[in-house]
Amino acid sequence: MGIVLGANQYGKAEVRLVRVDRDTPRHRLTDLSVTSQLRGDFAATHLAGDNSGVIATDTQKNTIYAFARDGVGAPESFLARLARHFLAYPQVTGGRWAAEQYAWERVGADGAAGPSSAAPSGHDHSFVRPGSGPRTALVHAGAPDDGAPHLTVLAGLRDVTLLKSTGSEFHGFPRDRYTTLPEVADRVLATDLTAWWRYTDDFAADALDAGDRGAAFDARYDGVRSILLETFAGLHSLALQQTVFAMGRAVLEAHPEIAEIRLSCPNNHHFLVDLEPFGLDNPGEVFFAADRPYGLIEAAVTRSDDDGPAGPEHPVWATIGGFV
Ligand SMILES: O=c1[nH]c(=O)c2[nH]c(=O)[nH]c2[nH]1
Repeated sequence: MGIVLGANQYGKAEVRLVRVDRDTPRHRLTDLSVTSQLRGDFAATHLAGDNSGVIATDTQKNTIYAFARDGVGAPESFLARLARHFLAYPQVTGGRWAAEQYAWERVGADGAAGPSSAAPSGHDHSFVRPGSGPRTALVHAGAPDDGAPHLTVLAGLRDVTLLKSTGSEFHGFPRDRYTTLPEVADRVLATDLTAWWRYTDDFAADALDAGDRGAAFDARYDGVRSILLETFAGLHSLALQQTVFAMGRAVLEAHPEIAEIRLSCPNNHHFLVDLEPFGLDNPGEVFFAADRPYGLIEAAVTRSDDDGPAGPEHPVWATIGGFV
């Protein structure tokens, strides 16, 4: 009895492709994870390591990015373009092309009914992943040295996925022998925003005593979330660090009942794909959305009194695992 090669297919899985259509100031995003797999006469590589017929998985990935230069359109159409291209090779007799597409909506257009006029709603180049980011809450009962324990209330959100397709630069950083990052005057800036804010004791006590099951907390949550998103969208960013601080400051400026806020923002890198080897330019349109490694920018934004930064860290922060 012999041993034989059975069914097989091979290719590149989960090619993360983000295309920005920027022909007008109102950008459009197409965000896909694309998998390409080929079937056909590939016995030689499996049996003898003879790669003479193997269309490298790297080539399949490059083809996906190069085809995106012309526009992506519906994922079904994009996959069919890939299929027809690879099926033109004589050794390819079939294949499997699959995509997941991730939705984005414009910051400022989410949830609300939208204007009744024909004017487009929402930000031109700042986007939020719909449904991302659960609201979070935490009540902490401390044991103070004197008096009865009181409740500290934190509120927050976790992993709100944001992206702006322009209005972000990063340059002016020191260069040493290990620095290869180019300076950029225009880049994609993307993050999964996590934030916790602490209500003042007075506000929390009043809100808890109001007898309305915390309507004040609901209103503050909506207000803070929209300030965070609008600040991300509106600030022309020179560094994610600047954006993070500006988001925190805007919240504290608008909400005196919030004592402090902590923010954690990965820098979800979007690398412009070099299409030059394929004879194509890439004027900020086709990106590889890397999932790791990522920058991680975290900061607390607090209030100072006249003598400088306010007192020691509140004990509630020790209960927030792995955050700042
Ligand atoms: O906004 C940024 N801050 C950084 O500290 C940094 N470092 C880096 O490589 N890219 C970026 N971007």
